[in-house]
Amino acid sequence: MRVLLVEDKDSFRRMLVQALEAGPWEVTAVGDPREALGVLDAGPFDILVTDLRLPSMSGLELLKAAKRAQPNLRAVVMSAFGEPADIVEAIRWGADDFLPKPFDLDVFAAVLERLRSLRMAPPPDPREPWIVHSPAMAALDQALVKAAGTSLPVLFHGEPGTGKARAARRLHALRHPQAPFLACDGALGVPGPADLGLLRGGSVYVAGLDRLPAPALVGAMEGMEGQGVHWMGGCANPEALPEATRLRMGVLTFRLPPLRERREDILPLFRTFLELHARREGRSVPIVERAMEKELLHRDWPGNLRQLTWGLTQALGGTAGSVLAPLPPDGARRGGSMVLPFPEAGTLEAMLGAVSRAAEGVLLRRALEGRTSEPAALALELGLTPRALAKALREHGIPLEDD
Ligand SMILES: Nc1ncnc2c1ncn2[C@@H]1O[C@H](COP(=O)(O)OP(=O)(O)OP(=O)(O)O)[C@@H](O)[C@H]1O
Repeated sequence: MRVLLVEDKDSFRRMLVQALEAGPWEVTAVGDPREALGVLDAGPFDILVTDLRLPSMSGLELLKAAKRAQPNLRAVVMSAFGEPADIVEAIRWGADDFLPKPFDLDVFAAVLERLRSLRMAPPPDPREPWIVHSPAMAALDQALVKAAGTSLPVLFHGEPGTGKARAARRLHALRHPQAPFLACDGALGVPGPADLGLLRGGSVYVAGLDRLPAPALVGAMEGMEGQGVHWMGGCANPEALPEATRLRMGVLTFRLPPLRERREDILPLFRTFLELHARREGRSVPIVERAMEKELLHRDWPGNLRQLTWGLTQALGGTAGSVLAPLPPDGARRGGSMVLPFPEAGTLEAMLGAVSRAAEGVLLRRALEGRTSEPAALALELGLTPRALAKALREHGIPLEDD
């Protein structure tokens, strides 16, 4: 785990570096925030630890610049002069914790360990949309609120792309919104004992439960229960699960209805996704014509929300004016153009680096939204190992359950 430590007092900086020597940390320590910006430009970090009062630029300014460059960076700020306004500002800019100086080195290590678990398994973004317009989804949401009062394992089932992983994030957010949340896929394996300790009090969601052999699943469930980790799974058809799995997971079971059974959700979902995608690409939200709304409501959407989003991104890519271009016909796969936000002004190399990182994010999202294969096979199609794909998704803040 890569840590960037910014502290101008040499002796204190050395002491903090020493405190981290024994742990799983790869520490880069600097005294000057401008040097820190150069280091951040050169590659991704997991955690930033910075003093608030620094020469040449404040820790707050450094935090803002670092978060702009690497939005998923976890951060902790230290200060001997804990002015409440600065702390509030630091939290607003995404600092996860605050260490008032002087502090105990054990406290420092514990704060970093917590950030390590949040980095590995970030809690769901509270701003993520959760559309429950139809009676079927409203009833499901009520049931999730009830389930949140228990710590029982939960099984979500339904056709591909119906929102099983999203419902798992909703349940986690209802149970304990700040705790770590890890999503993985049965085909890629579940977290081992070393990682489970970090997830204590959090949740794990395993998509494709039917792709995980029953003995591996039972072993993993026992490990998670032992560590106080909430346990959720997803599959297309619970009847197809091995009996041992069904018995353990079938206590609380929720079916995600396909879109064609809850057409009331289609337009609100479409409008919300359209706005999100347009904003992400830095463009204004195009108008959706009445004829297109009708078409949206009448299609069958066998790929459910995934297909809806994919069609939308294709239409958005083909939009030149203020009206959204037509949806691709069912079964169409490629096309459109890629729109990227302009990078901040800088050297050509730095700007190209930023453009290339943004393009990587768009390409990964597209690949996921349009995917028909399992995650391991998708990684292969992209010329990546499953681990490299998971890492790239984490770096772009793309939910892991989509990997
Ligand atoms: N009710 C909802 N409101 C808003 N967005 C949703 C909702 N349900 C699902 N989504 C979004 O739709 C997309 C597909 O949902 P999700 O990944 O949860 O489906 P899934 O059933 O787990 O898919 P798969 O079976 O392919 O693993 C995701 O981007 C998710 O955030």
